[in-house]
Amino acid sequence: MFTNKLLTLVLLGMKKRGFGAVKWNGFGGKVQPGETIEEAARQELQEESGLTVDALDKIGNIKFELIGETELRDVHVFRADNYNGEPTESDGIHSQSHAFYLGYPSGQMWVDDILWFPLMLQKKFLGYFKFQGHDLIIDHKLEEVENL
Ligand SMILES: Nc1nc2c([nH]c(=O)n2[C@H]2C[C@H](O)[C@@H](COP(=O)(O)OP(=O)(O)OP(=O)(O)O)O2)c(=O)[nH]1
Repeated sequence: MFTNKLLTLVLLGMKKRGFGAVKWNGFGGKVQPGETIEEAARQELQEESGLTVDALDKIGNIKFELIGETELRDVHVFRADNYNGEPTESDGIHSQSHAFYLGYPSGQMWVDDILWFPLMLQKKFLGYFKFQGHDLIIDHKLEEVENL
């Protein structure tokens, strides 16, 4: 993420396959046994975008309930304002940057993202979304918090 007075750019990648395929998203995946959540975030970022980061701030936690699935998805959101390397395409992700204030590719993102993406630039937040299928939100809560 790079910010100056005029513009904030958020790096997104289009997922090629798996859960959320053909959607633009931040980089992420499952936490493997023995990894902390932050280690997993760094690992997935590196695997999917080719980038590494020094400082990584935890800024959000969202629980997703999908009707028909017994377990909640517990998604942790991190933000980095500086990165090392150049974004590269990987097996699972096509990488490309997007101008945040010039508009999201919202038609090709998870429908909840438009509600919490604006928060991640300046706040910490907790969220809950209940989905029917992958495109319909039937309940949600979002709150700003001081600490996570
Ligand atoms: N922005 C956004 N990201 C989401 C939403 N729901 C959701 O699971 N994610 C993220 C969390 C994970 O980073 C990613 C799903 O990763 P995953 O690892 O379960 O998917 P996958 O099928 O590719 O599984 P794998 O590669 O680990 O086998 O999508 C959402 O509504 N919005």
